Amino acid sequence: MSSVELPVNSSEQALEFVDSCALPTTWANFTMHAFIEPATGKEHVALTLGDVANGEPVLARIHSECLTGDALFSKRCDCGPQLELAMQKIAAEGRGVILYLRQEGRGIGLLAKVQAYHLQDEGADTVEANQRLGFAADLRSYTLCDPMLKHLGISSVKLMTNNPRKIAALQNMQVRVEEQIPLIIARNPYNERYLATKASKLGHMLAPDL
Ligand SMILES: Nc1nc2c(ncn2[C@@H]2O[C@H](COP(=O)(O)OP(=O)(O)OP(=O)(O)O)[C@@H](O)[C@H]2O)c(=O)[nH]1
Ligand SMILES: [Zn+2]
Repeated sequence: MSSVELPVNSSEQALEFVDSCALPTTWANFTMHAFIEPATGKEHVALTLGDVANGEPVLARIHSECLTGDALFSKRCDCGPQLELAMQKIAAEGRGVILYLRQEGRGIGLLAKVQAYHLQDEGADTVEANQRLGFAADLRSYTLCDPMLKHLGISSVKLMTNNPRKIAALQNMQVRVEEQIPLIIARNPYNERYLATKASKLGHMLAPDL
């Protein structure tokens, strides 16, 4: 990954800051910052709590969109509970950031994710389903985190994740990852295989029986 700077609000911008507003939630009163990717028209948001620009490492979550898990209470994955747990941990600390990236279905989009789920209903695992549809296992990019974090004044994080690719991506863009904090969600009969495939095929740091 390139360590080149992606400027915000310049003529070559990869990401444009639009506005901020209050976002009161069940756990804390966050500030929501809205961005747009001019090249694609995709909209992204960041939630912050407390003074995140004071130089101290910031408790952080990079979360890729999962409509089914984040908004529709799906039990097929761990996304919704991970987002909730991350917001709770930030509220408890009184300070932190969530980068909510609009790359649904590990970047394949919602409709293709439904097709992938259909293949999974017939026996494929999450990686095989993506491949049968002609996609790589994980199409996500974390490049936009760089201008988002720069805009927010954040250069050092304590990252809540089980995914080593996210840590590597931040380190490649000169963001210090001071700590990795696991976000482990309980298994259920519907997410069991999904979590096992994350551990065996996607390199997630999950216990061997997950
Ligand atoms: N293609 C595909 N995408 C899925 C499936 N289940 C969940 N997703 C997507 O996987 C992504 C999960 O994102 P995250 O929770 O940010 O990241 P992660 O790689 O699981 O890593 P963590 O930080 O440990 O949670 C979201 O974009 C979901 O929409 C699936 O079965 N197939
Ligand atoms: Zn999900």
